[in-house]
Amino acid sequence: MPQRFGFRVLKRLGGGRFSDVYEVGDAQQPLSAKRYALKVVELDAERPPHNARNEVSIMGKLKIHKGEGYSVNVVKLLAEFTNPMEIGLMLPLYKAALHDVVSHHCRVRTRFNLDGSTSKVVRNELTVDDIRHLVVGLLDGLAFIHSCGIIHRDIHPSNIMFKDIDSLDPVIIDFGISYDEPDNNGLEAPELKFTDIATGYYKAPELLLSVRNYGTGVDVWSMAIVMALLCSEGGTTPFDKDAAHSDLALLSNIVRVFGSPPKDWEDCKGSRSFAAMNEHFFASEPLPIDKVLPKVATVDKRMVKVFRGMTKYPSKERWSAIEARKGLIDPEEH
Ligand SMILES: Nc1ncnc2c1ncn2[C@@H]1O[C@H](COP(=O)(O)OP(=O)(O)OP(=O)(O)O)[C@@H](O)[C@H]1O
Repeated sequence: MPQRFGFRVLKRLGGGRFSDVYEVGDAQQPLSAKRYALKVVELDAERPPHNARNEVSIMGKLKIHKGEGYSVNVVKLLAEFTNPMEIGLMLPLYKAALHDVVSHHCRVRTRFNLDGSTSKVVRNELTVDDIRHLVVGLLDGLAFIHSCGIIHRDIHPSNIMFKDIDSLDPVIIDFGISYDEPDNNGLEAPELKFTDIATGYYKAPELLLSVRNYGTGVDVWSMAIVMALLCSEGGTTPFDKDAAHSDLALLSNIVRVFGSPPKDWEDCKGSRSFAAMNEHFFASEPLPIDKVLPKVATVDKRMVKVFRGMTKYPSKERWSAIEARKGLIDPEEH
């Protein structure tokens, strides 16, 4: 069996452009012994904002954070290994990602159409209590990350893992492109951050307009879109398929769902694209909330209020993860 950093490699779990993640066991122990995930990053292949050394440094910072103690909703770095070519991060092993858990709670049935054809209808059967539990866990994790001065910058369903498919206790993973305030350990000035961050539907609108001095609000927006997925009838976001691959399509989808941004949107004051957008786009009203969060719109007013707070266009008005969490568990806060 192949080995990496002295561990027995059992299978490849996933990976991105710059990394491979393996399920591994201790080479000195029997196969039945405890298993881990080992993320191996080839240093020469990396391109900014990916930076494995920074990822290790950020995960170390999370670990020594004294505050209220480590969040159970954030992955912990168990050990790190280096050689001249690669870095290895040893992590707890998770068995399912958010999409797996949502699919596990979805039922698929066949609909017979009037024209004789059939189509598949997916029904999300997560209960409101399940959704609330998931969202509180996610916001706990995000609030902890932000309280350590870290912007995650890639919150999306594949970076949310679970111990197993039946679990509803989410864990946020992947600090590969995260930002350590105030200047990302000398890698990026605060007013000149990379905007090529986040994934598909989960990109905040200011990133699509090339705002570079963004803050933790980009993660809050991404988390709100995760919430929309959890609160949907079919386990999907409210955006069209094209929006996953095109910034322009995503911006137009965001305007369709959330309405036009305010004309005096401070974050985008200097943006020529935003000025052009104001001039040439038709003003759009937000979609009714029961179209955006169908599973909770009429039954959980707090969740709706929190979602609205998390999706405010101006970053100064957008709720923080802590405010959002309080808004969910303590109705007196807002
Ligand atoms: N601790 C873990 N347990 C199980 N699987 C994991 C774990 N960490 C990562 N993975 C799997 O490997 C994939 C890639 O991991 P990660 O996101 O950390 O790497 P990455 O290089 O940043 O990838 P990407 O560029 O796709 O974000 C995850 O989406 C997940 O499927």
